Amino acid sequence: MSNEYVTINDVTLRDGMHAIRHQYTKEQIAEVTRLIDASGADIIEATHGDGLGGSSIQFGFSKETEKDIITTAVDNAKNAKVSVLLLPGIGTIDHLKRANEWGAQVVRVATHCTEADVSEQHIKTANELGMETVGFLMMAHRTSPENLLNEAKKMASYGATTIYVVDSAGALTMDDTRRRISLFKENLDTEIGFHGHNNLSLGVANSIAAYEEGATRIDASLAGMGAGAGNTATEQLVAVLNKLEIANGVDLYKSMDAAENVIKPIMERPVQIDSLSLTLGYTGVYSSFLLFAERAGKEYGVDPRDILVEIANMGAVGGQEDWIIGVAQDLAKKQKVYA
Ligand SMILES: C[C@H](O)CC(=O)C(=O)O
Ligand SMILES: [Mn+2]
Repeated sequence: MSNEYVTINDVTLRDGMHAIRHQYTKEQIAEVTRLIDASGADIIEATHGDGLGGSSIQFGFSKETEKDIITTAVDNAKNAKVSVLLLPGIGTIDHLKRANEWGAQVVRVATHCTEADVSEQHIKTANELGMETVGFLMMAHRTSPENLLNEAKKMASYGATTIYVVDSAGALTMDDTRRRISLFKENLDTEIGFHGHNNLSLGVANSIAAYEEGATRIDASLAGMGAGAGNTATEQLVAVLNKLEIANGVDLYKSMDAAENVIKPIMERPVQIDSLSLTLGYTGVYSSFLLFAERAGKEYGVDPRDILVEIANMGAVGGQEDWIIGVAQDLAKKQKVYA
C-alpha cells in the first residue's frame, strides 16, 4: 500500500445538518468551523444538508440563510478550504455563483449514480469560476461498478478533477467499495474520493478499503454527525489512519474533544446505529430519509422500518422524500383493513 496523504473533507456542517433538521445556528457554525479548522481537516463543507437551494418545504428549511451558513464557515476557516454541495435541479448556476462570491472554493456536484449527465453545466461553470470541482455520485450501491465508472467518466469529461463514490445509504460492503474504487483507479486520471455512512457499521472499514484501492479523499464528520447512522466519524477514522501510519493532517485529540464536548451535545436524536438506521443500510435507502420515516411512522401509527422497506422496493432516490407520507398512509390503511 502506498502512503499517500489522505485529504479529509469534513461534512459535520453539511451532512450533519440532516441530523438536526438543518437547524445549526450561526454561533454553532462558527464554533464548529474553528474547531474543525484547528484540528487540521483540509476541507470543510457547509451548506443545507441537501446542498445549495436545499432550504425548502420538500427538504426542510434551514435555521440560517445560505449566505450566513457559507460566510460564517468562510470567515472562521483559517487554513481549510470551504466546500459547498450542489445537486443540479435543487441548486442552480445562480446559487453556485453566489456561493463562489461568498468565498466557497470547492464545489461538489452531486447526482444520482446513473444521472451524471445533469452535472455538465454545473461542473463547467464551476471550472470557469475557478473553483475546485468535484463529482459526487450518490447511492453508488444502486448501479454496477462498471456503470458507475461510465458515469464517472462523464463527470471527468466535463472537468471534475476528483470523483467520489458516495455510499449515501451506507449499504456498500467492503468488497462493493473495493470494486468501485479500483475500477475508478484503473480508468480515471482524476483524484478519487469516498463518502461513507455508518448504517451497517462499515464507515471506517469502507473508508480504509477505499484508500487501499486508491482513494485519497475521504469524507468524515465529528462524532459521525450526519444522516442515518451518521458518516464515518473523523476521530475514529483518524485513530485507524494513525495506527496504519497513513499520512493525514488531523489531530486525533482535537477531533476527539470536539466530537465529545461540542458535537454530541448538539445532537437532538443520537446519531447511531439503531434498528431504523440499520434498516437504511440493510435495504439501501437514502440515509436522509431516516427522520422523515420516523416522523411519518409516529403520525400514522406504522412501523417506520416497514416504510423504509416499501420505499426501497419502490426504488426511491434522493429528492423523493414526499413519497414517505404516501407510503405511511397506505400502510396505515392496510393495517386497518386487516385488523
Ligand atoms: C444530499 C445528500 O445528503 C448528499 C450525501 O451526503 C449523500 O448522498 O450521502
Ligand atoms: Mn451523505
